[in-house]
Amino acid sequence: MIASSSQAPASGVSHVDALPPGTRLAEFEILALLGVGGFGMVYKAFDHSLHRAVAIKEYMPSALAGRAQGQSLWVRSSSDQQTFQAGLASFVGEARLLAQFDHPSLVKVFRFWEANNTAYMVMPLYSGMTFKQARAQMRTPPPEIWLRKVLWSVLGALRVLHDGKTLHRDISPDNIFLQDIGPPVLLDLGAARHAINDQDRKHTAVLKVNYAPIEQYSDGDEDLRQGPWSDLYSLAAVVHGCLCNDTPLPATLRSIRDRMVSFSRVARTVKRQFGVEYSAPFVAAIAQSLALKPEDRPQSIDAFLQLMEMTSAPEGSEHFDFRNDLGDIWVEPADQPGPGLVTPTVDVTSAPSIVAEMHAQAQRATGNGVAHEAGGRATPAGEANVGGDTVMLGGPDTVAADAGDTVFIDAGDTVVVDDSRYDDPAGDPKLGNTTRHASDHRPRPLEREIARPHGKAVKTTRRSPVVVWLGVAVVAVVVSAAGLRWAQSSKAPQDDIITEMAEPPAAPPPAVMETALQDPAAAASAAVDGAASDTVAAASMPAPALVPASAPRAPTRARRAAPEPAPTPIVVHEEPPPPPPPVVAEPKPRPPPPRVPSPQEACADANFLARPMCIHQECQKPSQANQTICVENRRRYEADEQRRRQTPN
Ligand SMILES: Nc1ncnc2c1ncn2[C@@H]1O[C@H](COP(=O)(O)OP(=O)(O)OP(=O)(O)O)[C@@H](O)[C@H]1O
Repeated sequence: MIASSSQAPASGVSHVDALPPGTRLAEFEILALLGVGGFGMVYKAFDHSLHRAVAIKEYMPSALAGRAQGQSLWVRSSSDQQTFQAGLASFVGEARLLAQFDHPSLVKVFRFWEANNTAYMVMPLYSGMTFKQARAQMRTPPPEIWLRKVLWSVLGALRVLHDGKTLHRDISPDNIFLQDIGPPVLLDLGAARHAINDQDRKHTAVLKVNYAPIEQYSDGDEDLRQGPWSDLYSLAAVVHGCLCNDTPLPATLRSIRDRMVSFSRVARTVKRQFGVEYSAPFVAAIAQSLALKPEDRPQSIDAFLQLMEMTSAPEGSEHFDFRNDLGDIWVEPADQPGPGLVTPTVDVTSAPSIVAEMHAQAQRATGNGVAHEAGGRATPAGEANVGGDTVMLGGPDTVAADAGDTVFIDAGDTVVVDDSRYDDPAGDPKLGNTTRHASDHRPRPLEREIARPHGKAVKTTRRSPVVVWLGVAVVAVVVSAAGLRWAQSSKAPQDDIITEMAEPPAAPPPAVMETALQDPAAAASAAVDGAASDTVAAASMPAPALVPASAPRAPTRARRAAPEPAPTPIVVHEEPPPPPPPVVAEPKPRPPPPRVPSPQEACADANFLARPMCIHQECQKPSQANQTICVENRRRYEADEQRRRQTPN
């Protein structure tokens, strides 16, 4: 649905370099800022000529340029001039290219022009939200039929591009726009992202690493050519991430050691946990498209559709009402203030050691009193630099970027894609360099508060020291017994991959509570039995000895134990036997916390291409935030940013 001016979403977005409302650009009047990407700003505007609301995208790579006086842009450093111009040419190229295509799911370009040392692209003003925003409002993964409707539209747009010998190369959850009513729309081609190139090779290629296939890092290697299969990988990664409610592992990391949980396993787990079922053809098509090697994926949109057994548009696709089709899975943003629902995350790591380490991290974070707000944790701006490999993250001037999605790769690692069969969207053969600032406000998996199905977050609370002391013995026994059991179990179900750290601490079953009164050691043992199927729940279970019911029960026991009145008048005065000493379980020493490898150690296996990304990801973990390399990189980035701001050209 294309919005009228009154229907357009209210914008709460702001940016220091944004054009203020009321600014006139030709016949258009800026009304509000709608969104900010790494390379442009999108405004809601009013077309005074045709009397309709439109969206205008302004080329504005905020890492390279700022707003001079008036509407003009100035490039911060003369050394970035060429980069800026390459991006500008590419932006115009993308506008020209998009204007040629006509598909309801491909953003339409009404008009574009260059002025003020930048360029503008006028598009329909869509009303709705991005796929990424929508996912944050779902209680569970969406059903297959819903995903098929989205896929059908996006695949249609991709087919048009591919037929025109053009690849999208930038498919991600924030580039798929779900209209309030109507087919989903692919927002842009990310041409500027791919085409900005710095002659000094200081700035670097930017990819949305969680969605980019491995061939987008390649230097035109014959085995790693880009083609329709590359866009299919990104699209399948969007679906994988959607089911997991988390970003998929970057292809570079997968290529070193593929720890990404297979899609079939994800689907099985989602079915078991949420009761949402996906058909075999659907699973097969997504799984195959996520193959690391390009040749193992479906080679065309048709091949993908065939695998998915989708021969015609799912019913109701044209008037797709994405909220309505979700039924009670959908939660209106107004009912859930903040960035969205905090929903369970399907863990995308399969290695038990990793899962255990992540559990340990989450527990340490809680133990350290790290606050986990429902809205997530702001990631500090940072830059990781190891041996010249640069990863940049976070920036003061970004409004709604996604740190987890984009990584800057140092020029030394940058590759140029030049595939003669599929053009760069802007007709620029260079794959580009640029910068993208981002602030990741999302909580990391396993550090999130996991919501109950009704969206109520369950907070993990710190116990008082007394309580902790009393509980230590029982919890230690529970944990070690459960751990032993887990270690011994070779029959663990293969699809147990959902991890919910904040599962509400269940009250122990009555039998255990009762036993706790009699014998804490026996209670611990009973708890272990009860917990054997879920070691995490066992670990977080309150110690049975702390069950409040014990207080009122004690007198009852004392009453029962009192001697009956003597039947005869002979009174024998006997000292009552001394009460047995209270059985206090010897508190076992807390096992030393597992040592967290430093970012460098954790990334020792990564090759030069994947290392910066790996280090960056390590530095996002709260436990690593104070590591020297993370602190240094943050400082370096901030200093660089300050220098850039202070240096006029
Ligand atoms: N035609 C439109 N109608 C309504 N909103 C839009 C439109 N185009 C873009 N937006 C909003 O603006 C945001 C930024 O747009 P877009 O993704 O095109 O910017 P970008 O600079 O290309 O970002 P990036 O390249 O980093 O993805 C979008 O997420 C969306 O919310």
